[in-house]
Amino acid sequence: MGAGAADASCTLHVAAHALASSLQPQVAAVFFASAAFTLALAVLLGSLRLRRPPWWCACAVCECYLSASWAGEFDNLCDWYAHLLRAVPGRTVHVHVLGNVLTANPPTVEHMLRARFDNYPKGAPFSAILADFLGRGIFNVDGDAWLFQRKLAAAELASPAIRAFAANVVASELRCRLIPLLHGSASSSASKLLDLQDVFRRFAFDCICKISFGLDPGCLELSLPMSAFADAFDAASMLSARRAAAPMHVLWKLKRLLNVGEERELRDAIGLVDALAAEVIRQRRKLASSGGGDDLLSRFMGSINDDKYLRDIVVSFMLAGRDTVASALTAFFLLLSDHPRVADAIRDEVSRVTKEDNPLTIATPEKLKDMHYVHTALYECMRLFPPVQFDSKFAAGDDTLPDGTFVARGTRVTYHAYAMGRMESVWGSDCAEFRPERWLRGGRFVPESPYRYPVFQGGVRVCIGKELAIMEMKAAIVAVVQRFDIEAVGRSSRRPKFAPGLTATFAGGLPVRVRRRREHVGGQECPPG
Ligand code: HEM
Repeated sequence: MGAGAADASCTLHVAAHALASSLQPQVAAVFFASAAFTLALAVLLGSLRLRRPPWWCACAVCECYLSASWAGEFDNLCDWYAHLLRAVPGRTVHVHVLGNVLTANPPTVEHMLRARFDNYPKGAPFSAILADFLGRGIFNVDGDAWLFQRKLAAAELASPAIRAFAANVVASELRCRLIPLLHGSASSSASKLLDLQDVFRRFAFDCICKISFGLDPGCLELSLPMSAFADAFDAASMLSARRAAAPMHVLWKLKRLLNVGEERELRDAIGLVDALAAEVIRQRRKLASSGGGDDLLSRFMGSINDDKYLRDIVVSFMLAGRDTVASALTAFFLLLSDHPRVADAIRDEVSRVTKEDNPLTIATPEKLKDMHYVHTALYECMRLFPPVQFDSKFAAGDDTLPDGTFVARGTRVTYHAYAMGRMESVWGSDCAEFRPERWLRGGRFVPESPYRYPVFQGGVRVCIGKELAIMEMKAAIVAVVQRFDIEAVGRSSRRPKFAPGLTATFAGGLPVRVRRRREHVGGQECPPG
């Protein structure tokens, strides 16, 4: 995952102030003594090597980052990065204080994800940032540990039996949970709003738990309501992303050592995430002892006898399956609310493709494949709102990027999918428009190179859940658009405001008003039992 869609306004003053307010006096003394020592050491080392420490750069970009003055003009850090990247011909910018080279240049993206893949691993610094949350899960490792998890999970997700099972899970979640919930909202008073982002998170979480772990989260025996665990998951994602956006990693490391401030919050959140994962593993074992177990987690359990490692795998799949899908669906309905003609075109296509069926049944994967317009609308949505806004690697050795930028060993290199989707040089002068037709040729969806559209990444570590995610999202879109009109209230797709996290999340959720399109009683869609 991209380590941080975080809007970090991390000046040294702000960091010091925040720290001071979170520390007990005696702890503060120890902390400031250590910080002063670190600072003095860095200054000394910096002067001996006759160059500034990386977090002490005074160039315009770094000053803007450190003083957070970009926030005067832009709503989100990612919008400022997109602006910077548009302004340079090579579409590559070095933010020295973060030791981060950002790129929106397709040949450079291909270079790092495919041609020189071996030189651009996740790397030790990335793993350190996310180690507490993701451990040795697939997103946070390289080499053998990565290959082992990838091979096993990719084979499982590609199996026809799992695909059929996944389609049934999605259909049942739509029929029995999501649609009745929306019917309920449509029946309530007109002034009552629903947070659609929250609804899609619950939908995607239930789907991934059933598909990957063979478990309904509703059956878990937990000490707290599921919402507490969901909040903990979000907090862990947001606080881990903050680490990645900090210019001085020594600060979060010290805070972690002293267990204060945000690091204390992170530890508490991860404690709940651990409890959730432990319960998933316990229930899976219990079910396995009474037969059954053809799911992804059971496969991993067959080869791994280490509960900590299993925990990391469970957490990674929860993150992969919940937040990405929920992010894309939320953005989709925000865009649709601003573009009713796209909703009409989707309804036309659904009636064309499902002509002999009842339009209110859940579309099968085969029918969904024939819905090219729905596909283009979804791709177009993720061009403007990629769930993983950016993704970083660390150069294992010195290198020169295709645009001529020199990258020293150990430098973080980030491809910025959000900026690329809004780049005139990649998508033309109407790049800011939501125009699904740009993906259609002769009525059929035609994909782009993954290096121009790295929404699912590309190359050697391309997303292995892509087909599953697309089926799930298309099924949800068709089911909702056929039955309801969704009006986003107080939000515009032109001025999105993101919250920090590993995946793109709208700050304050997506409040919507739901209106029923046909007279239809929600509960009747779900067969009894
Ligand atoms: C809209 C939906 C999704 C999007 C946009 C998306 C995007 C991505 C991206 C950008 C990566 C690269 C992340 C990195 O290297 O840090 C990735 C990797 C991955 N995704 Fe997805 N993903 C989606 C849904 C899913 C789902 C539903 C699953 C679960 C079954 C999944 C499983 C994975 C896994 C296991 C990897 C790691 C691949 C590797 O490192 O070899 N994804 N995805």
